[in-house]
Amino acid sequence: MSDVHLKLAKVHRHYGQGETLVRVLEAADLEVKGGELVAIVAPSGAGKSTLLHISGLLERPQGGEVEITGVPTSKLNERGRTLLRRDTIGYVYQFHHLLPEFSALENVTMPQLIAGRDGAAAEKRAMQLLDILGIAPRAQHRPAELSGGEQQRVAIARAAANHPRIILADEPTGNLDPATSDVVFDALASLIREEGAAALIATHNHELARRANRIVALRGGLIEPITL
Ligand SMILES: Nc1ncnc2c1ncn2[C@@H]1O[C@H](COP(=O)(O)OP(=O)(O)OP(=O)(O)O)[C@@H](O)[C@H]1O
Repeated sequence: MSDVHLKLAKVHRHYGQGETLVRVLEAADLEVKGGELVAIVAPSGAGKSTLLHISGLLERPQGGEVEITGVPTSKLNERGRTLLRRDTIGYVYQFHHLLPEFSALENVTMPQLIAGRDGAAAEKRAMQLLDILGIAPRAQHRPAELSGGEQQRVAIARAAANHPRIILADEPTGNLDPATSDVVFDALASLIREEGAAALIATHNHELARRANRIVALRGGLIEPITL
C-alpha cells in the first residue's frame, strides 16, 4: 500500500457564476504521506477552508480526484463518503466544539463508543491520547474548567481518537495566544509523528508553519510549495 494517505489530483472548485464567479481551486495537486505534517498558508479568502473541506470529504469538488488512503472518492455515494470519513479522517476546528457537559476524558471516549469500540478500550485509548498531549491530569475536567490551550488539546485528542490516517486542522491555534499556540502546535506535531497520520493544517502563523515538514500556499487556484 502506498504511504500517501491524502492525494488531490487536478481538483477544481469554483463558486458562483458570471460576475460572482470565484475560482478557488484550479487543477490543484497535493500529496501528504503518513507521518508528514503539511502547513497551508494563504491570505484570508484564498480557499484554505475549501481545500480542507474537500480533503475531508465534507464538500465535493467539481472536477478532479480526491484519494483517501488510496481510495478514489469521486464515484462514492454520500454513504460511502461518510463511512470513509468516519474511518480515516480526524478534523480539528479553530473553536474546539467540545461537549460542555462531559469531561475531557468523556469527550475523547465518545467518538470511539459511537464507532463501536468497547468502553474500557475506548477509555484506555483516550487516556493515552490525553497523556501524549500533556493533559492527562485534566482528564476529569469539563471544557469550562480548562484553559483555551487545554480545550484545544482535548479537541485534538478527540480528532485522533479513532486512529485516523489523516488529520485536518483549520486554524487550530487561531484563537490562542502565541505561547499557548506553540504548546498546542507542538503537541499536535508530536501526536502526528507518534500515530503516523498525514496532517494538513491551515495556519496564518508563519512561525508555526515553519515547524511543518512542508509548507504550501494557494495561489491562483494551485497548491504550490513555498518556503517562509
Ligand atoms: N458557499 C460559497 N458560495 C460562494 N462563495 C464561496 C462559498 N464558500 C466560499 N466561497 C468563496 O471562496 C473563497 C474561499 O473561501 P474559503 O473559506 O475557503 O477561504 P479561506 O482561505 O479559508 O479564508 P479565511 O482564512 O478567511 O477563513 C472566498 O472568496 C469565499 O468568499
